[in-house]
Amino acid sequence: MTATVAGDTSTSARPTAPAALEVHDLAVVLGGRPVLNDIRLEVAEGELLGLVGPNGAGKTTLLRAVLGLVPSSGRISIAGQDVHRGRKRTRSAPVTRSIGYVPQRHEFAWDFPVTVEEAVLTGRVARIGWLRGARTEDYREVRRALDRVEMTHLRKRPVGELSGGQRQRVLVARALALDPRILLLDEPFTGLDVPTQEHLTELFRELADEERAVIMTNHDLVGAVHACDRLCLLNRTVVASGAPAELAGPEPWMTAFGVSAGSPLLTAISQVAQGRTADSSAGGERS
Ligand SMILES: Nc1ncnc2c1ncn2[C@@H]1O[C@H](COP(=O)(O)OP(=O)(O)OP(=O)(O)O)[C@@H](O)[C@H]1O
Repeated sequence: MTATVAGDTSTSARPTAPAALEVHDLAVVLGGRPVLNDIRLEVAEGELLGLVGPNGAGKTTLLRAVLGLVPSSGRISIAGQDVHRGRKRTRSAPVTRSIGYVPQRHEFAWDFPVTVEEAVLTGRVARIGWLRGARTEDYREVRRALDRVEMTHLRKRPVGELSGGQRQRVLVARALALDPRILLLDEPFTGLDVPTQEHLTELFRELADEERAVIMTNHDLVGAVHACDRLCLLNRTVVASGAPAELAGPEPWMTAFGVSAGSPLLTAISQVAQGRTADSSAGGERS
């Protein structure tokens, strides 16, 4: 097995299940400066993909480009349907509704006077519309999403009174309220304790196992190597991508993160990645 590295056109690291999301030749320029260039990425149904890279690598920008929130060139397809080609957006409502987005926690207005239930309901705006009232079906989906993140008992609580971990669950429920086929998670573990991180990781695994494509940015590289089916190492472009076992060597990490060969990080990544190699040899790719 070999990882796909920048400039390598081999397909060995590509997913075998149908592609939920395909990105070809994506480029983004912001404030007159190139932020992303020549991005090629495929994410399959049922796959948990870790999008990792140093600060400023363009991880959030890539998620926002997929959502159509920043101007980009290139091609983006969802479930085989082009939603962006060249510089033109061709998004239809059903396609927009198929993506759930969990922004970084600080991006949400937690001081807004709404309850947990009302905050999650805002995740269904793409389906309800701004001018129409929520229906029974909408509240049913909200309740289902809150059940998934184990927050039903706090549904009447003002969001401003929640802890960091509870807020993160609300954001996940808000994204799940549309029952999306693709879930984009931007640094979902920042500031969370280890048990909460582990619980959310289990949830993201379950969501992927339900044939969703789950894409998660994460600064905990060892955690990402441990949890994800595949990793995409980003630094303005895709430096390398592959299964954790394919990325056990130091080179792609040194290139993407600019760390030296003696970095303790490389040893830790290598150990966990080799553990994943042992898992896959024993027939249990997912730990
Ligand atoms: N609206 C904007 N205008 C100009 N430049 C921007 C804008 N948004 C982001 N950038 C720049 O794009 C680059 C990538 O930013 P981005 O937030 O996507 O990186 P990131 O990998 O998510 O970083 P981090 O890990 O620090 O969150 C940075 O250099 C940033 O300054």
